[in-house]
Amino acid sequence: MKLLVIKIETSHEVEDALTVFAQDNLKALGTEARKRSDFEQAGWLHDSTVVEMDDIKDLPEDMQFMAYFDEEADREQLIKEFTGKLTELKTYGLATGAGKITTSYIADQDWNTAWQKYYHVIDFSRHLAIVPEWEDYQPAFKDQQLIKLDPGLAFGTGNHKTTQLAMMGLERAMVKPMTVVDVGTGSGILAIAAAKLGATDILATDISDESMTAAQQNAALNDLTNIRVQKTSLLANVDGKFDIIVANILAEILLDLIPQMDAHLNDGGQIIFSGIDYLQLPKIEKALDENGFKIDLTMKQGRWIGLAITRKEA
Ligand SMILES: C[S@@+](CC[C@H](N)C(=O)[O-])C[C@H]1O[C@@H](n2cnc3c(N)ncnc32)[C@H](O)[C@@H]1O
Repeated sequence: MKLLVIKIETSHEVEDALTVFAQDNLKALGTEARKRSDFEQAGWLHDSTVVEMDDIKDLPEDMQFMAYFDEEADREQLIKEFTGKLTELKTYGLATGAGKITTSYIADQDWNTAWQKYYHVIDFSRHLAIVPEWEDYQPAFKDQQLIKLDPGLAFGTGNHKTTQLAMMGLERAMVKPMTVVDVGTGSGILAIAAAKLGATDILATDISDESMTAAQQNAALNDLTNIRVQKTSLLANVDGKFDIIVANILAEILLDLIPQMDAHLNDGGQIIFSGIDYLQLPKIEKALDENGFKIDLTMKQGRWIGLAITRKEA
């Protein structure tokens, strides 16, 4: 099988927006963003980037964004969609760079290898590190928990800021063994993080088949038997209540989740949201307020907002 690759010469300011647009709206099989500055600084920055100068000689001044699609995908339509998105992002005052779009076809196998080359250990916190299945990692602290991961085609390598905000929220919330529902689990990364932080039982939901497969395989990769998966939209048809509801999904979808939360949250329960573009925050605040919830903590990374939420006092 071959893959269609769409390459865009653009700017780091639109990395997150293009990633979400490609994955959620255009159903890209995968995305990559190669920033010249990341590569140039990788030698001395303590991050998960590798540098091979040969790989970057053709990079644009700021960032190259790449999205991978099935070879049958409509190339012209995708170019049109990305062109439209770049124009829209520009109206928000964001730099979109040259905006030059080129396309090519590569063998599926090449994509897998290329992608693995740029995905490395994320030494996330005192308690958690994300370790790709094919990497070896020795934690500095014996009790740092490792999340072993092969995200496959599902969202959730741990590199995305929204995933990291949700993980920070989980670390803060998990002060004793608790039950958790991870809504929109993708690769299962947050469900696994919850298990590693000491959750007792975890339910992971998603609407996509790829996510169901990836989450199950990743739970097994981590020898976890306390993660169940359920293919459903948000919390529809989900039984029971949980101590923690965590969801890293776009704001428009979180708005549908908010009215479902009360029925699935235990007394004293906590909710963690991520995936909210800061421009969408007022809508989320209003919906939370109208549904009896309050925000206890707001976290921010770039344009992305994460929230820790509880019920308003009775
Ligand atoms: C941004 S990804 C988050 C993946 C992972 N939890 C993470 O934090 O990296 C959002 C996920 O939500 C899923 N999703 C989108 N709409 C959904 C819905 N209505 N119900 C359940 N899952 C949904 C997508 O398939 C995708 O896997």
